[in-house]
Amino acid sequence: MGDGRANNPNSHSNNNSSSNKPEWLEEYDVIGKIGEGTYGLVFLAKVKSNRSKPIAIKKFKQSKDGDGVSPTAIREIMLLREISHENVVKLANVHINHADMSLYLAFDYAEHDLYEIIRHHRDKVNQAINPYTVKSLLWQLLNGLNYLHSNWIVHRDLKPSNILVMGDGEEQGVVKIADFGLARIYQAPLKPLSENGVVVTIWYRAPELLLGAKHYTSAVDMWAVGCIFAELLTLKPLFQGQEVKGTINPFQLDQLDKIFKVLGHPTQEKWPTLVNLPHWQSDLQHIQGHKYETAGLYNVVHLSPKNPAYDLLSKMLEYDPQKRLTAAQALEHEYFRMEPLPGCNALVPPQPGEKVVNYPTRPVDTSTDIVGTISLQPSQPVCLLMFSLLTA
Ligand SMILES: Nc1ncnc2c1ncn2[C@@H]1O[C@H](COP(=O)(O)OP(=O)(O)OP(=O)(O)O)[C@@H](O)[C@H]1O
Repeated sequence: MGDGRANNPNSHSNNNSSSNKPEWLEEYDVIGKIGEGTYGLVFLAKVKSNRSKPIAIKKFKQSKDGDGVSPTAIREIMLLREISHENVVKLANVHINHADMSLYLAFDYAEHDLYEIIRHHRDKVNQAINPYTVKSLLWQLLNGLNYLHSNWIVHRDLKPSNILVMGDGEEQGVVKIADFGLARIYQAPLKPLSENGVVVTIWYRAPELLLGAKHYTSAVDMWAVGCIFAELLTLKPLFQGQEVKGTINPFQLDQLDKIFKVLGHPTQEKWPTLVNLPHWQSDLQHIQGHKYETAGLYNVVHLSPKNPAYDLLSKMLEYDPQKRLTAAQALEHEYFRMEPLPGCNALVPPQPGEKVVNYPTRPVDTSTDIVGTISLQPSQPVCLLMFSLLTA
């Protein structure tokens, strides 16, 4: 991995010193905190019995109503225990701290993610990502997503920080889709959305969700992949709307505005079920208030309309979710059959003489303790029972 952090003499004492230290934590040397998301903190650790194996331990926050661990976490475990694919992050272990009912999931560690890779190119090397790397990242992302969708799993929160890429080692340059906190198994006929607030990070959110659609389909993930593809090409988020916070499932007018500016207004002709969407009806004035001269997607991503990369991108960003390309269809697209062909190691182009970018390793905060970093609330017996079942 080459992180130079595993032997930090301070890390063990910093993180394992708490008197609340659960027994299972003895299996690991915790190096430090590497990230924080909506649902918890992520720590880098080494398995003591196999120090060459880095692990990312995700500690979940408890739900506000104090019922042990959130339903989100329980959903994530149920899903991750079932799935196994080279482009989906592997859940290595599940741990419960029975003293305070906090939940920890141990995943295989990935040194990079698309958020950092894009940022590195934009802010440090000031250079576009190599076309081979873009194509290989996209192909592997679609391959993982095709597996999830074939198993009736919609991710619902795809964004660059959730798309991990393995660092040095056997799996170098392999994409791993992560963070199934919001994913859930869906079965036809589709179930309605639960009222759990905003679920897809706004920049990658599909227009049907922004317009109040009551159903998630795999097409929402394909919209997000389209946005990510464009971001890999230009190093800038494609639709960078201003989020309106504070309400449950707010109507995100600015985000829609950003989309319409690039793709033009959707029409009933192109998207027949548009009129059935709640906000299309109720906020018609706002949505259709200002019509734009469309900027043209090809201009924004600097591709000729005849370029197969543009053809693929525009088919992922189709307004009508029923017409939007599926992951399986995208994998068959001409773009992936043209040189440079996609490869398993997305970070190292196979052509001799190609410059290899050295991406930075994740910064580690060794001052944050894995135990007791999140305030805990009283647990309920039902959660104890669930955890016993899950860890059995
Ligand atoms: N298995 C892993 N290996 C290495 N880093 C990881 C792993 N899983 C998550 N991370 C990193 O930890 C950070 C926090 O991840 P997390 O999934 O908790 O939140 P997020 O995706 O940034 O935001 P949100 O929770 O709002 O979706 C991210 O930078 C992510 O790339």
